[in-house]
Amino acid sequence: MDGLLTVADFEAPAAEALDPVHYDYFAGGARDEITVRANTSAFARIRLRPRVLRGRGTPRLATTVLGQPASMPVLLAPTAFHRLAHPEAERATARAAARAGTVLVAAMLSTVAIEDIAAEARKVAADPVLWFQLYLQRDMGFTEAVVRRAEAAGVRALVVTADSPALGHHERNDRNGFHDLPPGMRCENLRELRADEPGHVRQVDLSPDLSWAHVARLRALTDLPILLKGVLHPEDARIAADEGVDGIVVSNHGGRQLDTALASVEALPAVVDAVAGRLPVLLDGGIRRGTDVVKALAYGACAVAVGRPVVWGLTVGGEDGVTRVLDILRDETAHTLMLCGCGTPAEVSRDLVLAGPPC
Ligand SMILES: Cc1cc2nc3c(=O)[nH]c(=O)nc-3n(C[C@H](O)[C@H](O)[C@H](O)COP(=O)(O)O)c2cc1C
Ligand SMILES: CC(C)CC(=O)C(=O)O
Repeated sequence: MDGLLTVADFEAPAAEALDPVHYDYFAGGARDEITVRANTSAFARIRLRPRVLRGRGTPRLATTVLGQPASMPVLLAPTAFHRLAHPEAERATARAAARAGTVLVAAMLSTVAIEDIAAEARKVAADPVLWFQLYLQRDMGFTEAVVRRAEAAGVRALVVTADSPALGHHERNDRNGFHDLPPGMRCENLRELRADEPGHVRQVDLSPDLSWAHVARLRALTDLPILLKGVLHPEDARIAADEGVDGIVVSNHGGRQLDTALASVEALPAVVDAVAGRLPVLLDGGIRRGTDVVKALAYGACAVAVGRPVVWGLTVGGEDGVTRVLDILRDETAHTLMLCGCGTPAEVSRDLVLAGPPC
């Protein structure tokens, strides 16, 4: 990994190492991929307006999210199918996250079972923080079975993906004929939950019938904190707060669902204002630099999450690759905080950012 200095540096060697069909699955997005590109270009349009001479010393990045500790305000977003990237799959990702002391949001469609992900994290940290991403299923019995499994594995929050009433339309996958895992790989959390279903992606029911009523039913069946992922509209954020949701992840699914949806950082300020401190707000989509992390904090996110950078790190170097990606983001975030005159993530305020034409 010598010579890989930035998060972006990991994509080319990952593309080189991956089967091109799998690279397209990881890198791609919906339709013309306009939102994929918007997520990163929107950060470039936001300018930082630093403070000087505040004597804040070396920044301390440790924070809490939903009262749970994280060594930095950068989490690992849920991404499916890590076995396509590396033979150690989510096991390696779990160890890297635990070693970094930050939160891994394990995907429901992981290729390693949640119990094994948790066990792996515990090999390297006494009390790792693991959350579980859930696609709510209309069959609430099935939803409950998945939730009970995650609870028993020790996860500390559920992240319900709300932006997927249907599968995003990825034309790269259509061209490549990629619609399910290759033989020998499965969605391990889905195996044998309902009869003897084998863990195929097509078992997952992404439905436009899902509504707030399903969230209420989930709320009734678990005491775990529930975050809603994929919120872009401030009115939905307000409803989420009223419905007893515990946190919001502003996200457009990395541009993989609705193409031409606004960039997640563009959606952030209105969502933060709508919930008015009633809920913590997180953001994912397009985070590639420490400056992106600080810009999201400035608009009011308490933390951010990264998706593709983790996959590229995993592909290139397994656990060490993910560790390196997280270290780069940690170092860049600390350096940015320092240059902005901030000593902690909590000190980053909205007056430090100006939106406008690209620099
Ligand atoms: C390959 C891949 C798989 C993903 N799988 C899931 C998933 O199973 N569930 C989910 O809620 N989001 C999923 N996402 C979306 C991420 O959680 C996150 O919203 C997005 O990757 C953030 O954008 P970034 O990749 O620019 O960091 C996936 C994203 C990618 C790139
Ligand atoms: C198989 C998909 C539903 C997983 C996902 O959320 C994604 O690839 O973005």
